[in-house]
Order: sequence, then C-alpha cells, then structure tokens
Amino acid sequence: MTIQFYKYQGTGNDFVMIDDRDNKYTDITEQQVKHLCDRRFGIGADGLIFLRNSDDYDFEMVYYNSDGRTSTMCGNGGRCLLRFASDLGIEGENYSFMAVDGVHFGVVDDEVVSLQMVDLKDIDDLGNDVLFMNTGSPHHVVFTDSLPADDFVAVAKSIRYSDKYAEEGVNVNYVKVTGNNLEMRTYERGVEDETYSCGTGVTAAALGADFLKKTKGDRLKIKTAGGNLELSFKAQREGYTDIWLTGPAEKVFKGKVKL
Ligand SMILES: N[C@@H](CCC[C@H](N)C(=O)O)C(=O)O
Repeated sequence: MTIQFYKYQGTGNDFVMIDDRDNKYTDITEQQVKHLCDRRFGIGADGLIFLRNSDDYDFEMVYYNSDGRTSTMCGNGGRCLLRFASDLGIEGENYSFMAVDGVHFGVVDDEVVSLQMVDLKDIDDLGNDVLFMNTGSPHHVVFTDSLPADDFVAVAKSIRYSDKYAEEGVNVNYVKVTGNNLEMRTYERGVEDETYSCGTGVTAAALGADFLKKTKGDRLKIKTAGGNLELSFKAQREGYTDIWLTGPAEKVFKGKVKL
C-alpha cells in the first residue's frame, strides 16, 4: 500500500500528517507508525497525526508518538494540524476539532497558528521549584537557574524512569526564567529523547512560572531549542482558563511512501 503523506513542523517539533477523512488507515499498526517516524528507515518525525472527520467539529486529531503508540495531547501537533487543515482547503480561519483531551479551538493566519489548550485545574507542588501538572499530557517541570547542558537527556531519563513515573511515563522539562521570558528544554515520553519543542510542555512551563509567581502578567514568551512560542492565559482562583499557545507551524514537504 502507498500512502500520501505531508511533513509539518512547529518550532522544530515535527510530524507526519495523513489526511484520513475516508478512514483508509484505521487499522495501521504500531510497527508501521514507528517505521514511518523512523529518521533513518522512514520519513522521520517526533509523531504522526491522522486528520479524520468528526460529526460535531471541523475534524478530529488522532495522535501517535514516534514509538508507534497513541498518546495524550500534542500541542505543537495540534498547531501543525490546524495549518494542515487550512492547506487542505478545509474552510475557515477559526477551527474547532476533537482531540484525545477534548475540544480545541484554533486560529490560522499567515505567520502563526494559535491553539486553545484545555483548562488546567490542578498543579502538584513537589517542592524546591518542581511541579507536576497535566496540560493535555503529563509534565514534570523543574525551574532552575541554569539549564542542564550535555547531560540533559541523562538527567531527564533518570526522572522519567523513576518509580514515580516509570509505568505511565512523563515528559520532563527544565525551565530558566529571566524576567518574563522563559527558556526551556523538554524530554518527551514516547519519543524517549529530547525534542526541539513541546507545546504542552511550554504550556506547563509558563503556567508553572505564573503559579510560582516567577513572572508577571498573562502573556509569556518561551524560547525552545526550535524557536519561540507565546502562551497567554487567565489565572482563576483555582487553575487557569483561556490558555492559548501561539507560534509558527509550517509544511516542510510532501511525498508518497510504501507501507
Ligand atoms: N510534542 C507534544 C507532546 C506529545 C505527547 C507526549 N510525547 C506524550 O506522550 O506525553 C506537544 O507539543 O505537546
């Protein structure tokens, strides 16, 4: 079988996109997804996303990590999917779509794509400037004065495979705050490596910085290894609402691949 695919990236978090509005690929296997995402034997990506029809919304997002397994929400993937929908000619600038964590709204313009993230209620304060929260995907967030350098993946793996997280897995973020600007590195579960950027991780870092009162205001800039993102939000008495993740998302190339 030959598949028409598209490759997208949002701040260097890259995805294979497949238009599956006619449900041709619903029986794709873990091994096949893993192969498509493989950087040497396949197309190469941090994840794979199917765009499918939805009865109640503009479309549905079905996300797989590069290990071949379906997972929880992917923020940059959602932003890339919005650009893909627009490129496919699905009508509108303002979209709504269904994902694993619920309904998302999105806006596509020439320069950037904005995605509304799910509201956040609970943040676990683990002490010493370390937080855990679920922004659509689970994130362990460490605030630090200097980001780990060469040893980042080893440090992140020791947290991801610790007893607390070993079974379910977790994404690990190290974040440095300077004024209202954040700089961060993320290790992703399911990729089991550092990625250039992670949208749900950026969301966790920015909301965490506000929660710990490390920043001021409701719009923060975040620098990732693959580029800059912005997060705006409303702080409520308990948690956060109106959370919008904004930044670039673009098509890189398209092609056909044999499965
Ligand atoms: N890159 C994503 C997060 C994808 C999901 C994550 N790997 C997990 O399994 O928790 C993002 O941009 O949010």
